[in-house]
Amino acid sequence: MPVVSDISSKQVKEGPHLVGNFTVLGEFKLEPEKKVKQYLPEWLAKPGIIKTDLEKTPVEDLDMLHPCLVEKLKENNISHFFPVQTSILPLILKDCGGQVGFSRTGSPLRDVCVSAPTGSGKTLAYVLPILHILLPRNVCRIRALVVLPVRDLALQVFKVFENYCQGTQLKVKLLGGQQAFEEEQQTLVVEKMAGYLSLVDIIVATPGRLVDHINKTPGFDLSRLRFLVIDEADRMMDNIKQNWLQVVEKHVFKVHNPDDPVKRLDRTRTPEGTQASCDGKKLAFQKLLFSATLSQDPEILQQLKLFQPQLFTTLVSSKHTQNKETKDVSSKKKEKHVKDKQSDLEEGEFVGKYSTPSTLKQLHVECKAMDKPLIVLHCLHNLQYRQILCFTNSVESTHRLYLLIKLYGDVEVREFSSALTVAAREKILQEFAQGKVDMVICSDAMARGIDIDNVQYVILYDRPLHIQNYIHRVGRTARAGKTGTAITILEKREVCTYKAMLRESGKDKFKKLKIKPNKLFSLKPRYNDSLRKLPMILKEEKRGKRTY
Ligand SMILES: Nc1ncnc2c1ncn2[C@@H]1O[C@H](COP(=O)(O)OP(=O)(O)OP(=O)(O)O)[C@@H](O)[C@H]1O
Repeated sequence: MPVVSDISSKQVKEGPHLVGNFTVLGEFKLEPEKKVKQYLPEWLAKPGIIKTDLEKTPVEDLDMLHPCLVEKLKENNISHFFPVQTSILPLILKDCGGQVGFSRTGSPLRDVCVSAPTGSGKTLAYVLPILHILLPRNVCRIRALVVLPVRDLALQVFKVFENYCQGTQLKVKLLGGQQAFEEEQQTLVVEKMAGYLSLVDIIVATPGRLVDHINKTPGFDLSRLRFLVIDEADRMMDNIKQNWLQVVEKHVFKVHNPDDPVKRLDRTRTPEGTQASCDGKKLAFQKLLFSATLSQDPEILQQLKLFQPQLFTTLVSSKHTQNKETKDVSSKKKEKHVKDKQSDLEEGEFVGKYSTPSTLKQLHVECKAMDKPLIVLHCLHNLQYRQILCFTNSVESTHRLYLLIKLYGDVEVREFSSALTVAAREKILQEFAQGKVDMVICSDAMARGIDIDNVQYVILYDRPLHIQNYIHRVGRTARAGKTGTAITILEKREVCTYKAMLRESGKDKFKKLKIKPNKLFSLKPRYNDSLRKLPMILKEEKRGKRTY
């Protein structure tokens, strides 16, 4: 009779094994869980790198660019291109064949995706090549369409186009709902004996208004569209569910099923009697996508139906942060260094997903929830910070904080919300840029893309829930190579999540804004007074008796 040993007193053997005549199932050592690597398509996994460490290029050096645009740049005090412009401008220009509607070779053009930090100059990276290519056009037709998620952003981009179109024959139009729909229709198309004529070359629009015009404006023709720019592309992908892109493509390709790849490439209806119709050239069409937080989800990107896309991005992963690492590398070695870094990248790693400007200082401060307003007051009254944008997570939180700061007094503070008219919002931004307003408090209405001069500080009063929100909020400062500081106010329990979130943007060192307790203490009497008054004001506002 075999003796079954006392297994509890011995070492546990791994896997099934024999003990005498018995098979003991044994135990299994738990292996550490292996991280599943995401498989990324080649174009996402191996992007083109925007080299941020290279010498700046003077605007005259890009001899491909039309002299009138170079002049305009100089008028606007732009003497050198930013890296994203140095990389993207020649890329788009090299494919233009001199004829407005066609590529150089006549074959379809690859779509371009750009992921670069906030304030790095992405707008001019598409405005300039589009204008350059459209400048020699003979007939006015809609040839460029720029789609943005919200009206304020559309207005901002429209102003840039308008500025650079001045003195040229090109006409740009904003479809943002400032005008009545019928009025807008009249400024887009005119009916003549020979048919409809477009009155605009370039349209800047939000998706809703654009689809309305496509569906309801007779003669609104996208069949000659050369460029479709999707700015804030990751945000726009959320809107894709509204089908705006499907509607646009249906009109660009004039096919019933824009998903049919053969039909899409068959955009061959060249105008009769032109040089191109003899060459058999195809009408060119190119999508240009821009964002500071471009999605890396291939499934989401799939919805954009990109044609042989190419991605360009700045290098930000902590392991590959070139800014730091290339500091001491001589300029000759720099290019090689960037190439090496690119080939070093782990397979499937997407490098350009989330990046913050290198001129941005990022701090956080820990406090109790009830002390959060005191931290803001400390920044304003003790540290004398000015030109502050302060972000909260809700309209209620914005309003409450606004009232508290206002009741405390001695600073000019404004509340910015989507409930305000476009004109009122513009006025606040103007006053802020002129230094007449010390602090603007807002929820995410202002987080994306808005380019305000002179934002020195961004305070994140509530912790943003996603890294994308963080990147866009802090990106309102440290723009165009200027310095800026972002301060995130955190409760103790939020610190870990905050650090984990920032690691996604390649950050592994965290700095605290240190505040001596007595500094907050000195603010308390007046603050408590404001707190006491607050419920009454909120009550009166509710009854409609008072607006503060
Ligand atoms: N080459 C340049 N030289 C100086 N200033 C520039 C240059 N290019 C752009 N700018 C300025 O930099 C600021 C930021 O540019 P822009 O708004 O295009 O940034 P962005 O990359 O689109 O940012 P975001 O991702 O936040 O939308 C603008 O005020 C713009 O006028």
